[in-house]
Amino acid sequence: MKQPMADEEKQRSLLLESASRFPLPSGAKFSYGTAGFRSDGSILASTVFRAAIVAVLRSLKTGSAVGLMITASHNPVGDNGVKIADPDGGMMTQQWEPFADALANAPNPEHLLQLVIQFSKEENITLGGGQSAEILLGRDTRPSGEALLEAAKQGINAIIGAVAIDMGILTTPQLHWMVRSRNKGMKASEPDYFMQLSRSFKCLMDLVPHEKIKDRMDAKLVVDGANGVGGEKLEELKKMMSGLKIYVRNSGKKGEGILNERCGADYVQKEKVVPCGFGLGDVGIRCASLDGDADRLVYFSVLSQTSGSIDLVDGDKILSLFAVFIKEQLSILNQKENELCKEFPARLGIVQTAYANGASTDYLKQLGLEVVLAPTGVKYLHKKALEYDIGIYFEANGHGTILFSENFISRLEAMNNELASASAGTECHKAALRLLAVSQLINQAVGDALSGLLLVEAVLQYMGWSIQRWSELYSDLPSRQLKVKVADRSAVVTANAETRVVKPLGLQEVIDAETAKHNRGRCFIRPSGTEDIIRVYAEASTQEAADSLAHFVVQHVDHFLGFSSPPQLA
Ligand SMILES: CC(=O)N[C@H]1[C@@H](OP(=O)(O)O)O[C@H](CO)[C@@H](O)[C@@H]1O
Ligand SMILES: [Mg+2]
Repeated sequence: MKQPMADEEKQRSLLLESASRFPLPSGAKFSYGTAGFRSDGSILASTVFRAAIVAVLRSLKTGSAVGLMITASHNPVGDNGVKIADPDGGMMTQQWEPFADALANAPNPEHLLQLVIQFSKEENITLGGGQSAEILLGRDTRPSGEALLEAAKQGINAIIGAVAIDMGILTTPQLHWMVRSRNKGMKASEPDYFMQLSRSFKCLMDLVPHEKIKDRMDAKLVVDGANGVGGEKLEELKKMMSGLKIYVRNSGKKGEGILNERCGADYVQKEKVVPCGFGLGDVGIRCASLDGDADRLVYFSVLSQTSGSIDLVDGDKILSLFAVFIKEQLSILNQKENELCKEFPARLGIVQTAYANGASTDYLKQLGLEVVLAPTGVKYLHKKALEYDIGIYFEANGHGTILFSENFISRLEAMNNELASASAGTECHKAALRLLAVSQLINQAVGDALSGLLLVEAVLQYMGWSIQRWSELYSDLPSRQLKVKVADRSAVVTANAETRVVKPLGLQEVIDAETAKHNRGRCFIRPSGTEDIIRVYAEASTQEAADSLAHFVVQHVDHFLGFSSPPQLA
């Protein structure tokens, strides 16, 4: 026979006692920003402990497994962070962020306990062991990760009935994939992940049209692993694959270099230079860069003109490549000649942020595609992409994926079955098989550099395109990004997916006036969700004009908000 009062009492003292082992560092203030809590790894134990409690409550509330990932992505090796994956494998619902913030900043164990009790009441969560909770834990390769993982386990064990399942060192997208798969009752281990990726990749490669095989591009691909977890995982994955010759540099092996230091997708995209370990010997070869937790991917080729210079193929171009491919498969499915193919309506939507290069947006619109803007941050893009049968989203920095609605997948499966018996081997059947393979290959939970990379490779093979041909889809407009530290960044309020400033009053009019002076001018400012700064983005038909626009707008920001330090390149 249960004794609810005794259980509750036991829970209270367990929580108080556990929390007392993780005091809040003095003077620290934590905020669950665009990508979870981030800070110097040495002061994060209390935050991770508390985030683990949030994850347990989320699991109790939803009756499903929840994920907790310890990573600081592309940030320096000394940083670390923690974020929560919801049962569907996506980011934790934004509605819970204020509670996560409050808990992370609770000044003492008593306060923490009160917050937990109050929130549980509001959310109808029963504490005391009546229900079970399951948290999948993952971490990247950062040295501080091990101790922080321990803090997470203690946070989970502080709630009676909660179970921690340590999935080991993982890429962020692997953990999101595992949470999603587990809650769908599917196989969810790391070997299952590798198996799904390698099988669907093989399926796509087997479906490359024969006439394209003659102009097959070079199978060689050199990947910069950012000295992080992605390089290690790619080494494992490539053992299960054929048809590609993948060479990993900055693989994270001891002695090869420091995590994210002068390497990785963020460095390559922002600095537009070769990462460590790459040089003139690589001119013309197809190269790719992952970020520190392998949820971002960019491609590049080394140019021979100036040492270190590259032709960057960023998230916008990866998006464009995928969009062209998906659009082509959908039009094959809707070919008039084929009786079965006649009607296969599908809403294809493209989601970008204001940072997408204007040339990419023009290109996609010229293809007749529906393009919408979402605010910066994967959670916003992902949500928007879910509104379509097929939603493709990417940030310019290389984070993105392709989402297929369940309804679309079941229609496609039904059609595929019909085609398999009536017209197997036709172009129409192959297009259906390709789309099904893409939905298996590309991570449905979150942007994933490893699955994205395999899809890029398969699509390039399908098109028979070199990286140079791909890069020529359109030419980027020159752009400039600056960041400015101001007295209070929350004074800037934006609207229309961050393209317009609503507050301070009058600033948008000034930006408009500056922008109008430049051919193809476009400019916006927004407060960063991950740093204490305002970002300024400007684009124009020449680099000089983009630079000048960005600098003038920085001066106006100064005038309206007041600098606390000089502007820097973003
Ligand atoms: C301009 C830019 O690259 N912004 C990044 C950066 O967000 P900010 O809110 O701009 O700091 O970090 C986010 C999390 O990694 C990422 O989603 C986003 O694209
Ligand atoms: Mg990342």
